Order: sequence, then structure tokens, then C-alpha cells
Amino acid sequence: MTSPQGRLRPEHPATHRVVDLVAAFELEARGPAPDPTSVLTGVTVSSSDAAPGDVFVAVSGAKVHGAAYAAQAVAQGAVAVLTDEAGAELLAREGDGVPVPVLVTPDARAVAGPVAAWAYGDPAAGLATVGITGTNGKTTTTYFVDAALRTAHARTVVLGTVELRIGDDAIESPRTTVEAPVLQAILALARERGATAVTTEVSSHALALGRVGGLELDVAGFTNLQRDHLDFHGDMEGYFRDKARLFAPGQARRGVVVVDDTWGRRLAAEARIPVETVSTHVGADVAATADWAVTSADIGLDGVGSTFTLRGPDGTEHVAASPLPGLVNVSNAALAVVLAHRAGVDLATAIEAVGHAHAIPGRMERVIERAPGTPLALVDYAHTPDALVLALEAVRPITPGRLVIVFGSDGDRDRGKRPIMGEIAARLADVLVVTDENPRSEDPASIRAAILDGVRAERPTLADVHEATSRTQAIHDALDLATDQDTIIITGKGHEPTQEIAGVFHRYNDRDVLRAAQAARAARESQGLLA
Ligand SMILES: CC(=O)N[C@H]1[C@@H](OP(=O)(O)OP(=O)(O)OC[C@H]2O[C@@H](n3ccc(=O)[nH]c3=O)[C@H](O)[C@@H]2O)O[C@H](CO)[C@@H](O)[C@@H]1O[C@H](C)C(=O)N[C@@H](C)C(=O)N[C@H](CCC(=O)O)C(=O)O
Ligand SMILES: Nc1ncnc2c1ncn2[C@@H]1O[C@H](COP(=O)(O)OP(=O)(O)OP(=O)(O)O)[C@@H](O)[C@H]1O
Repeated sequence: MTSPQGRLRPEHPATHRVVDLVAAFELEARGPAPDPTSVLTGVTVSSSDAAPGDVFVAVSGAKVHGAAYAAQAVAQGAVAVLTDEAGAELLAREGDGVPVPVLVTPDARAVAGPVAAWAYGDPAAGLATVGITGTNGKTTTTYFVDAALRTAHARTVVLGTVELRIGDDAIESPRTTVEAPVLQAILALARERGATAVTTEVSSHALALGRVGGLELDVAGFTNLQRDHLDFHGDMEGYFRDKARLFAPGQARRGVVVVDDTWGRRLAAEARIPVETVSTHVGADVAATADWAVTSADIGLDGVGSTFTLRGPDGTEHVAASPLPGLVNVSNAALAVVLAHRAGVDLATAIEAVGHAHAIPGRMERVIERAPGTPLALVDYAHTPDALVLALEAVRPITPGRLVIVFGSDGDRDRGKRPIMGEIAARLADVLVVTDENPRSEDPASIRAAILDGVRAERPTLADVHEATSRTQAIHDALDLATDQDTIIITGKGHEPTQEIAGVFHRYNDRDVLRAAQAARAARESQGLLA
């Protein structure tokens, strides 16, 4: 999916003239006049990604103004710089500026997406598009929606925290939602490759920073809003307002909002586009008035996921399922069904597809199935106290024996959560293997000690508590001590492909380590080395 330079670009870019860009977006051209024959083939906001024929959009950032990197972009072949007044002034102050036209607009960040959409020929036009926002459940819901869209589309696209995927071709994702020109370039590449449906996660940062500008989704979904990212959004009100930007004309044509929390209810009331509501709290008052409501749920079914009844707007009840355990995944599955249905998938087909969705990388992912002599083992991304509670509560009903957790906590991040995570694990799991997550620059032993302080508060004797100085060893230890009635859950890193220790990124993935540990165990067993 990458070009030789490692950049995400359509293979056959459209060619527009720079003068047409000036006219289309009513830009003020300064510096050298645009050559009427000069063509542009791409758009970037990052000088290091600039390629010949690009327009470099220099935006004002938190740390620096992009105009400071205009010269680098031009040296790499950019044919014009598009910026705001501050950027233009910066370039004017730097002597001769850049030897290409400087195109000025009041808000460069706001036009980056629309300009890229224009440059790539409105690539979303022929695609079914679904976007999902919310604090938790974006990734899970995205994959559920994709499972349903695949029934109606030969090739689909998934964009989010885990990967950027067109059909079966995927690369690691740099973040939850990529910069606007990258998003538009991926859509253009997807169109070239015959994809007809896209499901994308939309982070609150993306909404605040215009990363989905120029993309009007067919349907936008909202999962929930919980305390997070307040360093960036200021307070919950600001966080809500940024999320709500998705539910506005030009950004989405219609919305589907889970109204289990007060923020969802407020969003449904304030959205400026038609919105349907989904209630997934069985028996809650709000269920009576919601368009879609989960009216009953049977959690822990067959030791796998859940079944639930979804009542539609016409009052008809449908038996549906979530392939992942826990009530939160009933919520994600119900939302996904409605989103996929509104994106054009027949309701019964959407219900069937979501109920049988394949594993989602690192989200309650069943890496080893329960079998005689073998425990069930899952990997989950839960890395906050709230998520840890939900994850442990979700797997308890599918655990006939003991619940074994392998976990740690991040270095160079929120220290306060370490003892809290320890206390939660001690309260909700039976056997604990405390190990490292991403220690980063911190001493791993001191992070484990802080977790163990919390464990001790709940379980003073530290009975059934183990400490492992390497995550790989921790996973081996868990497999060694679990029986086939037990469930092992490995939390914190999910799909992550690396572990950061002492500032160095090592290739590491919980799922791969777990599979290798199980294979080694099976080999020892077959040689009669295990009791
Ligand atoms: C808060 C935030 O999202 N910041 C992002 C943003 O920073 P910024 O606009 O303030 O950029 P800046 O570093 O001041 O630079 C200004 C401009 O100069 C450009 N520049 C800068 C340096 C250079 O050498 N060349 C160059 O062209 C930059 O591309 C940018 O356009 O643009 C930068 C360039 O694209 C990003 O690297 C940076 O993401 C940082 C790394 C980040 O961590 N973002 C996270 C918080 C984020 O976006 N997370 C959400 C998910 C959150 C969640 O739900 O968990 C996500 O969508 O992934
Ligand atoms: N609807 C939900 N409500 C609350 N918690 C959830 C929900 N869905 C999933 N979770 C929990 O949140 C964690 C992250 O889930 P998921 O990756 O789907 O969310 P996300 O919004 O994509 O978050 P991130 O951007 O961090 O990946 C998981 O550990 C899961 O246990």
C-alpha cells in the first residue's frame, strides 16, 4: 500500500493546475505568480512527506508553524505553499521566502481536507462511508461495521488505531485518524483498487484539527463519552463539542447515537443532522423512547459472546449477537448493526454478519481457544482502570475456573493509575501475573512495585500473585499455571507491534508471544515433559 518513498498516495493522481486551485478556493496568490502550466498532483501538511507536484499546506501547530518547513517541502518538489496570514508573514520575514507561489487563506487547516478531496477528484463520492467516534469502542465497532459491509461490497477499507487496510492490504496505522490529505489520498487509492465501502474511526483530535475535513460521511456513529484527553480539549464540555462536530452538515449526512450516557442524549438532541438513537441498557427508561433498543441480553453465551434482542423503530424485535464478551460489546454490536444498515446493508444480513464478525486485533481477541488441557486465552487493549474493570467483568461469565490476568502499566504516563489497576486486578481476577507494559524511560521494577502496592491493598498476603520481569516470561508463566477451566486475559497492549523499553522500541506483540508460548508448551507436552 506504500509508494516507493513509503508515502500513501494514489498510483494515478489527477492533475490539476495550480491556477485552478487558486480559483476554486478563492486563494490570494503572493510571491511568484502561479505558472498557468504548473500542475499539482498531491497535497501534504508534512514537509517530510512532500513529493514532486505537491501543494504543501503549512498550518499553525501547537509547537511550530508549518511555514517554517516550507523550504524543505519545496526542496522536495512542492509546487506551491498554501498557508494562512501568519504563515505568509513568516515566509515574508525569511527574506526571499520560497521560490513557488504562496497561496493565502484565512484558515489553512480548515481547507487542507477539502483541497485534498478536490485534488484527488472527490474520492469518497463513489464510496459508502461510515465514521465512528466516542471515547471507547471505536475500533471494535469499526470492525463490526466492516464485517457487515463486506457482505455487500467486494472490497472494503478499514481505517483506525490498529491499521490502514484496503481489501487485504494493510499497514500499521500511525494514529487513530490520519491527517486530512493522507485520508483523502487513501480514499483515492481505495477507489483505484476497486474498494466501494470505508469504515473509519474518527478521534476527537481529528475533529478538532480538521482531519476529516472534506469528507462527508454517509453515516456517523457515536459510542459514548468518558473522561479522557482533557489535556487537549480542556474540559468535558470542550471534549463533547469536538465530538459533536461530526454530527453536522458537511461532515455526515445522518447519525446513529448510543444514548446510554447523558452525553449521547445531549448529542442526539443537539445534532444538526438527522439522528437515530440506540439504547443498550436493558430496562433503562431511555430505552422506551429510543429508536433502537436492546430489550434483553444474554451475556456469556456458550462461553463466547452474547445474544440480545434488538427492537427496531417499527417495534419489530430481532435476535442479534455479539461475538465478543461483555455488555459493552452488546452496545458496540447494536450500534454497528444500525450503522451498517443505514449504510445500505439489509438489516437481517447486518445482524448475521456482526454476530459472526472475525477477531478484532487485540480487542477481546481469543488467541487460544479452550480445549482439553488448554485454557482460553485472550488479548485485550484495556489500559485504563475503567476498561480493565469492563474487560475482567466481561470474561468472568465465560470462565468456569480461575481468571488469570497478565498486566502492567505504562511508563512516562499517568502514574496514579498504577495502584488502581493493581487493586482492580486483585479484586476481579483470581491469579495475577504483574509484568511490564511499555516502561519507556522509567525503571520497570518501580512501575511493578506501584502496581503491587495496589494489589496489596486488596490482597495483603499476595496469594496467587506473581511478578515477572519480562512480558514474554509472564505469558509463559500464565500458561504454565492455568488449567483448561481457567481463562487467561493479557491486557494493556492489544494489537501493539512494539514494546518500548529504555526509550528503545522492540518488536513485540502479545498475540504472537502467546501463540509461540502455547506452541512451545504443546511441543513439551507431546514429548512428555509436562505433567
Ligand atoms: C495534538 C495533535 O494531535 N498534534 C498533532 C499535530 O500537531 P500540531 O499541528 O500541533 O503540529 P506541530 O508539531 O506544531 O507542527 C505544525 C505543522 O508543521 C508541520 N511540520 C512539522 C515538523 C516538520 O519537520 N515538518 C512539518 O511539516 C506539521 O506536519 C504540522 O502540520 O500535527 C502533527 C503533525 O501531523 C502530529 O504529529 C501531532 O500529533 C501528535 C504526535 C499526537 O500525539 N497526536 C495524538 C494526541 C492524536 O492525534 N491522537 C488521536 C487519538 C486519540 C485517542 O482517541 O486515543 C489520533 O487520532 O491518533
Ligand atoms: N462501548 C464501550 N464502552 C466502554 N468500554 C468499551 C466499549 N467498547 C470497548 N470498550 C473497552 O475499551 C477498550 C478499547 O476498545 P476499542 O479499542 O474498541 O476502543 P477505541 O475507542 O477504539 O479506543 P482506542 O482509540 O484507545 O483504541 C477495550 O479494552 C474495551 O474493553
